[in-house]
Amino acid sequence: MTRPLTFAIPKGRILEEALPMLARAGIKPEAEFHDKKSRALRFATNRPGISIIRVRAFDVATFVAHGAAQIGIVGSDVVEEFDYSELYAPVDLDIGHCRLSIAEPVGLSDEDEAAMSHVRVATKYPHLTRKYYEARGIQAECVKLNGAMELAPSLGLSRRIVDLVSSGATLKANGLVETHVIMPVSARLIVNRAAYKMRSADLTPLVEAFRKAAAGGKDAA
Ligand SMILES: Nc1ncnc2c1ncn2[C@@H]1O[C@H](COP(=O)(O)OP(=O)(O)OP(=O)(O)O)[C@@H](O)[C@H]1O
Ligand SMILES: O=P(O)(O)OC[C@H]1O[C@H](OP(=O)(O)OP(=O)(O)O)[C@H](O)[C@@H]1O
Repeated sequence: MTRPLTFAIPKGRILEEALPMLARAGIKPEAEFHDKKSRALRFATNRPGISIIRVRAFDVATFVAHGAAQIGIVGSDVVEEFDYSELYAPVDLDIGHCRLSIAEPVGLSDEDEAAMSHVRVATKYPHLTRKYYEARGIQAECVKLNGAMELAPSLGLSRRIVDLVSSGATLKANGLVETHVIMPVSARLIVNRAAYKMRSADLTPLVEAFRKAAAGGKDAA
């Protein structure tokens, strides 16, 4: 008997938009998934061959890249930050829209990039930050934070931050202004490449179901 597929989904803010997408693709988690008091991390679904794990956004990519989960949903920010060769991201789900941007305190006019050789940046995205600056001949010294990056400039940790921006409210509330967009972000369906080959009979129809679910969402909009 083949092992059930494990589907990894992030417990953060993508979850709310991901659940209707899963439902459109024919997957519904068991009732316990919605019980806020439950400490369970793995859940059965209406599909006997598919179970769901709920993990942190960055860990979705790690579980799927290592084949511990075969399929998952995660932001393109995470896919690009890790750049795992084992991850295949076949469907843009058109949810979780935001952008990865550079920000700095209001009133500190942005230095001319052409004159800079080194920057210090607080971020959860050191790989993408270094890559962005490297392409401009600037060496980025990254201070890794896991959240609340917006505090870094006022507390003297770094002048700049690289973080996700959506409405811009968090930057505004913390006296910061967006100076450059590094990349637009949306959530992707990700699949482990080896599993995709070895379990293509299970995974190909699932990928197609998500492709249709994402296109259906657009039609409905
Ligand atoms: N402001 C936002 N608007 C839209 N999408 C966002 C926003 N912030 C984050 N996202 C998307 O949601 C994903 C998860 O973000 P979030 O920081 O909420 O996750 P999380 O699970 O709480 O992370 P962790 O627990 O690892 O800190 C991000 O990788 C990004 O793709
Ligand atoms: O532009 P806005 O609409 O204000 O959204 C941006 C905020 O959203 C994300 O944080 P989140 O709320 O997910 O919390 P986190 O800092 O714990 O990651 C991101 O890290 C920003 O702080």
